[in-house]
Amino acid sequence: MPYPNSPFVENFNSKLINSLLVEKSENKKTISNDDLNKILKWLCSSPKLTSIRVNTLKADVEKALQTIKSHFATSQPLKMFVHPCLSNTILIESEDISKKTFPKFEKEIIVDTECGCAVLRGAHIFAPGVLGMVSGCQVDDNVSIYADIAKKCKKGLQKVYEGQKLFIGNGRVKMQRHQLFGKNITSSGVAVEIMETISGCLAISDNVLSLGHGLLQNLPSILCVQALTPLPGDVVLDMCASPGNKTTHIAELMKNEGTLIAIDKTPRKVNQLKIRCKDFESEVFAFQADSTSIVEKENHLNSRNVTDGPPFLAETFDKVLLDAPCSVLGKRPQLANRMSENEIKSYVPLQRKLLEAAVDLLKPGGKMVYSTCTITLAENEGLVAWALRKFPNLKLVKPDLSLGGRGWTGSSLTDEELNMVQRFGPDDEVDSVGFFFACFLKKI
Ligand SMILES: C[S@@+](CC[C@H](N)C(=O)[O-])C[C@H]1O[C@@H](n2cnc3c(N)ncnc32)[C@H](O)[C@@H]1O
Repeated sequence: MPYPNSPFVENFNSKLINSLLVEKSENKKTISNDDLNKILKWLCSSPKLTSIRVNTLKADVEKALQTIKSHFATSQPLKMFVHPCLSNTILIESEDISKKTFPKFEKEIIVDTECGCAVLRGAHIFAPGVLGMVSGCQVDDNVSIYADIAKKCKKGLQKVYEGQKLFIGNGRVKMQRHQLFGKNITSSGVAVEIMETISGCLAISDNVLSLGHGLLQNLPSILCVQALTPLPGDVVLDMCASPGNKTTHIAELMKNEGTLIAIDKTPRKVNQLKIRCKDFESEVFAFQADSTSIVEKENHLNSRNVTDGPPFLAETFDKVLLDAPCSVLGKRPQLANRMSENEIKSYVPLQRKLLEAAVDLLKPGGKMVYSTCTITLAENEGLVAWALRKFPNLKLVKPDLSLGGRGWTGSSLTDEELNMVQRFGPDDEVDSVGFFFACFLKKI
């Protein structure tokens, strides 16, 4: 596979990455170089499965499957099916490209690494992602596409790029240089239509289905909401909710019956959340707040209703989802990550504060799911170990549908506890992004 061996291009060495994957204070063990290399390589590659969650509040899964199949009727037949355990989820297998050879066209397009990753996950190339296009490119020309791994390509380059670049696939030009580059030009729309990529992933977007009928969502994200088991009539809190991918799933499982509160700290993101909920016909009360301080400790709010928004009295919610802000190191593929060590390590204190609020707000007997889309031990198993020590009234439980792998060693979690948390890594059955979630009950 022609992917790089590590997404960390600068300022990173294996000692540092190792420090993210072991909890120094509790266990001095380091992971082996072989394991580390496997993880890093895996992060650079694309998942082989694409999943679409159908919003059953608005759409029928079988009809959605037929719509997606007919959308690709002219291209190579690919395996598309409803997940055997998740009746609202359609899986699409990527084409097997292990024996495929890709022609290299003389004309090249350079895209930034973010755009390159999106292409490898099945997106077309949108105008803002294009950095270079050799001069003379005409609409409908075939071009080879490269991601700027070195991050040194100047916007508007018209020659062949000499910096470090990764071939990601071939496509057909839809916009010319003068539409893309130049003073006062802010272009939008598809600049290059993708024909084939080294990931074998189909070019697919959310709008293959009608608005609000479904969305591209990674399988572990779907599983983590499933593990929360929101039911009609429940009072549920989604503490870090925008853009609402999981909120809309919770609403779907609640069949819009009960009370669903969704919070995000950033005003702009709360607007995005509201729009998504409206498109999905999800009945949600969305608020802007910092979820670390939404608990009203004094009991003088008796006249307030939960739907009035934060602050909330302790022990208000039957279910709480804490899909925490995290270092996002589980994203796949990653081509050139330049996050600093300090930034990576900055999330744990915030995650702890959010989890403290979650525990306060949960009713005795209630359920909480903590999730991240990162791989570091401290934000995952380490956080769970801390929570179990700090809150003796929390009990770790294994979700009924546990398709994730075992937790990674290195924290103080016992073998039994490692079997309860859900890790999605390179050795696990679900070939998806790096993800983690854990399910807790609050003891009565
Ligand atoms: C992992 S994303 C959530 C993704 C979302 N759950 C979904 O599935 O669509 C984390 C979110 O937490 C929000 N956030 C960060 N700090 C927060 C805080 N202190 N209180 C509330 N939201 C916060 C961020 O704005 C971001 O939207």
